Amino acid sequence: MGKILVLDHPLIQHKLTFIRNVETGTKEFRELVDEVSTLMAFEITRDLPLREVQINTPVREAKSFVISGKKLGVVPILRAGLGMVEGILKLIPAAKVGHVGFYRDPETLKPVEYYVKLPSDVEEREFIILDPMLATGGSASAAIKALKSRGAKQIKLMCLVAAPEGVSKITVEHPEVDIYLAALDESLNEKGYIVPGLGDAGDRLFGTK
Ligand SMILES: O=P(O)(O)OC[C@H]1O[C@H](OP(=O)(O)OP(=O)(O)O)[C@H](O)[C@@H]1O
Ligand SMILES: O=c1cc[nH]c(=O)[nH]1
Ligand SMILES: [Mg+2]
Repeated sequence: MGKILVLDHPLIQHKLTFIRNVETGTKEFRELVDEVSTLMAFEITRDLPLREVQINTPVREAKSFVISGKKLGVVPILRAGLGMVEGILKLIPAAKVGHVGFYRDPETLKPVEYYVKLPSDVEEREFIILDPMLATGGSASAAIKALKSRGAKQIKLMCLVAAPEGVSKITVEHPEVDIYLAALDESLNEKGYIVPGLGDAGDRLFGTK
């Protein structure tokens, strides 16, 4: 069974307050999503394997540690996931970046796939799928399926805000996937928006509304 981690670090919770606030404009929203993504990346990389190396400090020889060559891939779900990419790459700059495009049909709330491009060595990488919003879970579940069908074996999901319905869908359909969140909210409304949520993440990031 995968983990469900709500990252309750004070810096994340503080910044999330301003992300949620309806008064926050596009520029600030984008900066805050970037910053929270970096803070979350700190936790999502906690289990990276280390290897011991021998070095010389200015004082003496010492044993120390470096990350031991795990291949990582970051995969934003277009569009809104794009806002999280740079924040993650600040901590893991060597990660490759794939893209999956899904939009949610406003009537049926079902995800519609329109783009998939992944690194060629899919089977050797651990992937972190990025999307600020996990609402019904349809888009994230479809994105995980898209990666699995192309050979991905290790997948984590990182979202800012989730509804219980979305978390349940992922844990039922992809029980091995660890889920990292900044907040687990109360519910979904009749239009499939997370309550209290933060509104439409894509529109707030890109200023399209
Ligand atoms: O869990 P779900 O019910 O599938 O909803 C979540 C999805 O909806 C939003 O994308 P949207 O369809 O608005 O596309 P956009 O990012 O291009 O705005 C959001 O960024 C997620 O991808
Ligand atoms: O609350 C929600 C639900 C889906 N997509 C969003 O951007 N926000
Ligand atoms: Mg949107």
